Amino acid sequence: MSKPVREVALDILLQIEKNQAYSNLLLNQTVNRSKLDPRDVGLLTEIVYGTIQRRDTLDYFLQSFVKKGVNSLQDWVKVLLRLSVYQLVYLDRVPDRAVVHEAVTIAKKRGHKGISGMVNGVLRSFVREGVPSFDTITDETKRLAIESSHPIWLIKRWIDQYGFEETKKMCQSSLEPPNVTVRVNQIKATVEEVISLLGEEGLKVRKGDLSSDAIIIESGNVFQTNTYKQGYVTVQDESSMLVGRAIGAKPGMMVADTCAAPGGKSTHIAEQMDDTGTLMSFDLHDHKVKLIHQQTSRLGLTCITAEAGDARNIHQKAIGPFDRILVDAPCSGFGVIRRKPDIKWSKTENDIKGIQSIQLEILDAVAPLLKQGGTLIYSTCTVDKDENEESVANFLARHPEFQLDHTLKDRLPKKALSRYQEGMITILPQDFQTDGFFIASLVKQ
Ligand SMILES: C[S@@+](CC[C@H](N)C(=O)[O-])C[C@H]1O[C@@H](n2cnc3c(N)ncnc32)[C@H](O)[C@@H]1O
Repeated sequence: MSKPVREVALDILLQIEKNQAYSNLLLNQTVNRSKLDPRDVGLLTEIVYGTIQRRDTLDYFLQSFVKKGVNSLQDWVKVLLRLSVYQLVYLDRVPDRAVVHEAVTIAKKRGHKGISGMVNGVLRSFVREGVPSFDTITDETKRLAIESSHPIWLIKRWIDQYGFEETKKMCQSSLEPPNVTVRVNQIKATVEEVISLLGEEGLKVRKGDLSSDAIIIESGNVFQTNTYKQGYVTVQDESSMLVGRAIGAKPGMMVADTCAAPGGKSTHIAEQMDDTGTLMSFDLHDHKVKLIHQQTSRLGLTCITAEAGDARNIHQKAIGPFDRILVDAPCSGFGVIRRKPDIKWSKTENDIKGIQSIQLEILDAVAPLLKQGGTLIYSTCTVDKDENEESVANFLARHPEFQLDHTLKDRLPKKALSRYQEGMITILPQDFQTDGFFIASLVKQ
């Protein structure tokens, strides 16, 4: 018999807690291997993401019900209580009795009688006494950290960079479920044509809010449609689609994408090149290069070559010069917390300096490979200014042959320019309910 869904959720959450495993990868693996009913897959996903997303809020709720404090508990008991309280507070469709009963059954199976009694006592008291208030937390930064479940160091950093009100909005929008959006392969069809194809296959869809290439999937599984399988669309966030537009690639050009897997932006660029010219895509990891190959063959694109390579050494290859180079750099990922909530807990403030130095090494390495007059696009899916504006400023200080490109704004929709500054745009998650993104365009003189 297959394991009950909450026990599967407990196993996944424990692996994430102990091994810093990625929630999305682990969930996919588990769903692919298990015999879960499709309705249970929905509940499992909701419990796993929700419990990670609200971790510190849940611990705050539990604190007054656990005598010696939440941190005194064994990991599995702590995680079991968290996922149970998550359901009690945030999931209306699960009756309280069922949540408590399931938790006690799991505790009996995994621990001794004392533990199942404690789990029963804590959860019953919680149901009886109700959700604790945040009003006792007087410090507003601490309150925001606990109420929105973000580490306090990150909140302080964002307040320094964006101010309190913008930080509050960013935290709130990081808790919202992300849209599922697809980018239309405009070699094969127009946005309108694909909207009707998806509609005929039973999906509820509408035009995107930010990008002219985008369709938002309101209901239905796009991966199971023929429209997807036959290469009419690619699943991609709307703000990420702006990068493909920012690069301004044209048919016949020589283009390099240095950090390319799984290929979302490479395939967009190739579509704009009308699948002519040459697009050389690289990624550090061999296994990820396979993902680029899968996407190019599904989309029927032939102008992309993809191979493993460290972008920090790319100048040693006998390639180029290129008309366009994209560095979609490895980054802290703080713009995609809605999709990967474990980022909040796995990254530390110290990591940021290390990531920034890799970004600069990559930028330094690609600089000689660009043609004179060519464009270098630097993008990240983070909102951290050290990895964005500061990385660009550092690069420009060392490379006087590069300048910020003021024509960037002409290649992007007007709507996306609300935070535009001299050749750079920032999109925060609260602006358009998309991922947070940063794009800088640099021209070589
Ligand atoms: C933000 S992701 C790229 C997403 C991709 N551009 C897309 O649109 O699908 C960053 C990628 O950089 C790769 N990476 C990290 N360090 C690298 C390096 N030194 N050289 C090349 N690729 C690297 C990672 O494996 C990861 O796939």
